[in-house]
Amino acid sequence: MAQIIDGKALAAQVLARTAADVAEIVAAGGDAPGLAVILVGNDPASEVYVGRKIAQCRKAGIRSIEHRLAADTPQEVVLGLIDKLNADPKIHGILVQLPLPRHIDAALVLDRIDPGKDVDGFHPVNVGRLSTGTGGLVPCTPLGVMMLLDSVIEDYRGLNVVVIGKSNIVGKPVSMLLLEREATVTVTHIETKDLPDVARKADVIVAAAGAPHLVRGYWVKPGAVVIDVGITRVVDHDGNTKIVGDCATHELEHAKAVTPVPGGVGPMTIACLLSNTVTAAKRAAVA
Ligand SMILES: Nc1nc(=O)c2c([nH]1)NC[C@@H]1CN(c3ccc(C(=O)N[C@@H](CCC(=O)O)C(=O)O)cc3)C=[N+]21
Repeated sequence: MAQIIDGKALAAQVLARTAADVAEIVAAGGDAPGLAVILVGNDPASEVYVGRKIAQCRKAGIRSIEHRLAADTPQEVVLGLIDKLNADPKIHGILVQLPLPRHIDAALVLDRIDPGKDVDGFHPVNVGRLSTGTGGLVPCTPLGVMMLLDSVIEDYRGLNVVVIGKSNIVGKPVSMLLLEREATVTVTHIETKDLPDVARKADVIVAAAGAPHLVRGYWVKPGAVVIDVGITRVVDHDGNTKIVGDCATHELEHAKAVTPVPGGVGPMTIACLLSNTVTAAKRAAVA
């Protein structure tokens, strides 16, 4: 039987450590770390995620300030808000929930965030720092994926890792982190030929394609570790919505370890957002 890696439990540990860090900062006379969350429009999934982020902040002692803007808010107004938050010394992290409405250029918005406050790690400066291995803030989901992997893998050197998906948010940054650990990384995507054959050579699969149950049992080598980053909302026969991952997890009994959806990467993403906020606050304090 494959080990189920408990992302919820690991996230609780990260959260507890983050809360302890916050308490230490405050005890030393510092300001509690502050996170500004900008949500433009009312995408229902985004509302759920943002609500969860704010609730977790409260638990960790991070001050979170939510900025809810109407769907038709002009781009200039969003940019103006970011300028204000960049200049606010009590704000240590800024997160702009994606996706943004179509009339807003997401790249322009992300570029405007002070890289030191970019707790999502999406600013080009942080992307560059990640790809050169020179510090910076690391995107939350990839950071969470590495922590989940670290719970079952000690030494990555020479391991064959197949990443499925080449997004800026997961596929590319997680590949950089794995390269840093000297894994042999193959990044695959929608145009990859014979993907099941490529996947079958992997010691580790990171599935981040956003395609429900894409990874089947025969794609996975016995003893491989499988991280399921996919989160897709589907409606089942009874009309209930549930979320499914990129892996047919029930077919993966022969894997060494797998992450569940829900309860795997998702909770780790939020935990890492909070730990990134504390990291940003600590760095601001010494800067
Ligand atoms: N600027 C920005 N940063 C993000 O980090 C970001 C974003 N935009 N836009 C959307 C995606 C998605 N995302 C998730 C976070 C937590 C769960 C999560 O906690 N999932 C739970 C429950 C899922 C459920 O029941 O809906 C789980 O997997 O167990 C999922 C998805 C962060 N994102």
